[in-house]
Amino acid sequence: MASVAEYYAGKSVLITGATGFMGKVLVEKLLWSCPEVKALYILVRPKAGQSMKQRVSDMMKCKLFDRVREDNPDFHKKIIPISSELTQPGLSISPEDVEKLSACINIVFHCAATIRFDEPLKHALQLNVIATQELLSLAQRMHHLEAFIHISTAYANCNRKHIDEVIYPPPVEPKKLIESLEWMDDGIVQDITPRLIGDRPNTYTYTKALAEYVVQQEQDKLNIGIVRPSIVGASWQEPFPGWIDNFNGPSGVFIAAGKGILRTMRANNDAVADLIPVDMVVNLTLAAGWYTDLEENILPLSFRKHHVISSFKRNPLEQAFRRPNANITSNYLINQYWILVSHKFPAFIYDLFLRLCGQKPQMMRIFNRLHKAIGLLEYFSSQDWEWNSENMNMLMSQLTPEDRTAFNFDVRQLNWPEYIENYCIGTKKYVLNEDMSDIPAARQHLRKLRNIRYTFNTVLVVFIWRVFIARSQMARNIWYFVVSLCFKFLSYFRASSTLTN
Ligand SMILES: CCCCCCCCCCCCCCCCCC(=O)SCCNC(=O)CCNC(=O)[C@H](O)C(C)(C)COP(=O)(O)OP(=O)(O)OC[C@H]1O[C@@H](n2cnc3c(N)ncnc32)[C@H](O)[C@@H]1OP(=O)(O)O
Ligand SMILES: NC(=O)C1=CN([C@@H]2O[C@H](COP(=O)(O)OP(=O)(O)OC[C@H]3O[C@@H](n4cnc5c(N)ncnc54)[C@H](OP(=O)(O)O)[C@@H]3O)[C@@H](O)[C@H]2O)C=CC1
Repeated sequence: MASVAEYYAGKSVLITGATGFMGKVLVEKLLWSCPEVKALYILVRPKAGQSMKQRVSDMMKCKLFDRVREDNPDFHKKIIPISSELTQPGLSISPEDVEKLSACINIVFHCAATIRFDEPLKHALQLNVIATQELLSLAQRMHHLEAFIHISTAYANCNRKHIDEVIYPPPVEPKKLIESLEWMDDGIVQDITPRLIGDRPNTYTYTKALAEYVVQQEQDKLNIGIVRPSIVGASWQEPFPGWIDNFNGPSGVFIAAGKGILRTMRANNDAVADLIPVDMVVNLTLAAGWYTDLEENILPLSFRKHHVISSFKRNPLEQAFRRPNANITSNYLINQYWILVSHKFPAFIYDLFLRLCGQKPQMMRIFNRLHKAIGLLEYFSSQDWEWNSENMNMLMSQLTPEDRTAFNFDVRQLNWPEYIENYCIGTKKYVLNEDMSDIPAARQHLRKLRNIRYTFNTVLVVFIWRVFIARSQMARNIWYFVVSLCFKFLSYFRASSTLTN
């Protein structure tokens, strides 16, 4: 059997979602570890006033591609952008491009999706299900297609506790749902969405489950593989540790904690957040393309021992609102208490301060957005799942020893505290674009915040005590009793130290 790199040599690969987090790492890894790959066709849309060409050119300037660029400055010649808006009929690919793709593509990686948890159902269905169907139809026209790899999510079936490496029956026949939603206006769809998604938490997991079923329907005509990553985090090693470029999932939580904004979160301390580094997911995906089978992958991160706070104390973010510190509890009331004391109260005080300085208040607005985001993650942070990963282990056993290193997806080799440290540094460097040379100033800022806190607490205690003493005889008695006790202790120690001298 050919090695993974040998398999991709001379092949033309089609990638959707190449401008996304995972897609970019996939493109980079293919170019780096499979240098003989013939061409990477990437489906890209114009966005935010930028043309497709401009977007691809910007993407290739990204630091992520540094090692590939150094190795081969002409690497961009292998990347062939194809204009495509996946939500349009026929993916809005021109007839000439359809001809071109039909004639040359050997492997398809379908990464594109909307991963927003609050996506309206119609749009999530359009992108995650209908576009997948369209891509499968296109794939059937490809004369030399060897594998179609679909990126799903380990949470597509999160309504189950134990998840096997099988495609479960869909919650509804996708074709019927598509037909019924077609004539409904957005308001009606919004009203019936909770009934439709049933015991799933959002339209994302619901439509990803439907997409898996749609892919499975083509298994007699195409060689399909489905990869189900869990929570994808910053890179472990490749192209360098800690690469991350978005606020999704844990990254937003880490940043909010590092900035001292997030101080409490509802999660089951005994549960695990199944985090997997993006480079491992990409290695697994490429190995799946080589083998073409059904995979999934997880790595447990304990909510109790998450190492995030200690990492940010060592490498603080700039201009933190408060010192990083997070209380994780599964108790709703305790969490609400901390939200009030640690989120809303400081936000109120800070906004009051801004108003007094003639500035626009902003902290309450930030906290409202944070609470919305955290609320959407709560479903995943409060429960535990069990995944079967026999196919992944089997795939690993099929790799040559060299490929096991070059396309490593063995999560047991990961050093958890070191990974989280690099992840936190990655959010600082690549998401927030903060300079590492500012760390001493950021530490100084944390010390200042600590002193402000001590001063505030002391003033508060003295103030409360004064109010108490003024109003209650009992409080005064206790106060005198404590003070006289302290004096007695002091005189005792002074007397005993004089005796020993
Ligand atoms: C210390 C404790 C440690 C505990 C350790 C463990 C932590 C683990 C946490 C559990 C995570 C569980 C995740 C489960 C994931 C399932 C995996 C998947 O399959 S799929 C993958 C999972 N999919 C997802 O994770 C998607 C989840 N995200 C969403 O659905 C939406 O973003 C939203 C609804 C949360 C907010 O919508 P909306 O209000 O409309 O806001 P927009 O989106 O339009 O963003 C506006 C701006 O804000 C920016 N920004 C965004 N977030 C944050 C943040 N947290 N902060 C700061 N900033 C943030 C954003 O960049 C943008 O900036 P700009 O461009 O304007 O400059
Ligand atoms: N991130 C995670 O934690 C996890 C992700 N996954 C899965 O991995 C895959 C990749 O996720 P990730 O990279 O994080 O997601 P991103 O949101 O970073 O990337 C999504 C990609 O899809 C493209 N896309 C979205 N809408 C359209 C459209 N209408 N037409 C053309 N392209 C479009 C985006 O292009 P554009 O740049 O133009 O917006 C982007 O390239 C998804 O299938 C997701 O379900 C699974 C588990 C966890």
